[in-house]
Amino acid sequence: MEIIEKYFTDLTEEQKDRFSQLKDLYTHWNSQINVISRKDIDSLYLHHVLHSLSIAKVMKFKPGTKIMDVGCGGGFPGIPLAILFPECDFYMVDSIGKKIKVVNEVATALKLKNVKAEHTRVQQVKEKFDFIVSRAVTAFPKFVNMVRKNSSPKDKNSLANGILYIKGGDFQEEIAGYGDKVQIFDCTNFFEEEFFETKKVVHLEL
Ligand SMILES: C[S@@+](CC[C@H](N)C(=O)[O-])C[C@H]1O[C@@H](n2cnc3c(N)ncnc32)[C@H](O)[C@@H]1O
Repeated sequence: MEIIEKYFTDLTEEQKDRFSQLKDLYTHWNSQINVISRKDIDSLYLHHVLHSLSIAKVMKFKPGTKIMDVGCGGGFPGIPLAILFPECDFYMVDSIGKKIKVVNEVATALKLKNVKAEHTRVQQVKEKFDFIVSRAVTAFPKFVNMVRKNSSPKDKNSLANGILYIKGGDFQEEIAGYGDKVQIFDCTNFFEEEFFETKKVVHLEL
């Protein structure tokens, strides 16, 4: 939890309280429904919460921004972002119902009013959003094709509406075709821990 406060120094008491509850909530739910690898639960705040919040270092979403988290699994990156941006609306989808149960349980326990989670494939979602966020779902070009229909045309934030995708490793080939619509943000510019050495946030204007 300290690591979140290290990089986000102006959290409200409610945000601190919600972030600190995540450890017990995920330890409990992960023992019933596997959403995080069991050995990784000890690194929850670094590997999952702070990693999710790398998107917040790229973009301070304005109040009223609508965000969809595609393939959210147990709630990453959407749940940490929903705690940080309580005035933005988060729609979280996953094609595995058990994972959405965990998201709903966590959101209810934290009294997060800005989260709606649904068991569905993103291919079925018709609604439009300012941003589509995601981590570790599929190759980038395939992801773009799945969510392009969901991008709202009206920009209201500092970056153009589109995708904010958390990526690791070498993915130059995956983004080669997008020209100047794509921007890469290196997480080492935000966080000093070794874990972030290979981590990036990709922004694609849609
Ligand atoms: C590796 S997990 C990542 C979960 C989470 N984003 C995280 O980083 O912890 C990928 C998730 O994407 C979901 N998924 C894959 N294809 C999907 C689709 N077409 N629509 C919705 N969810 C999908 C899977 O069910 C799975 O839970």
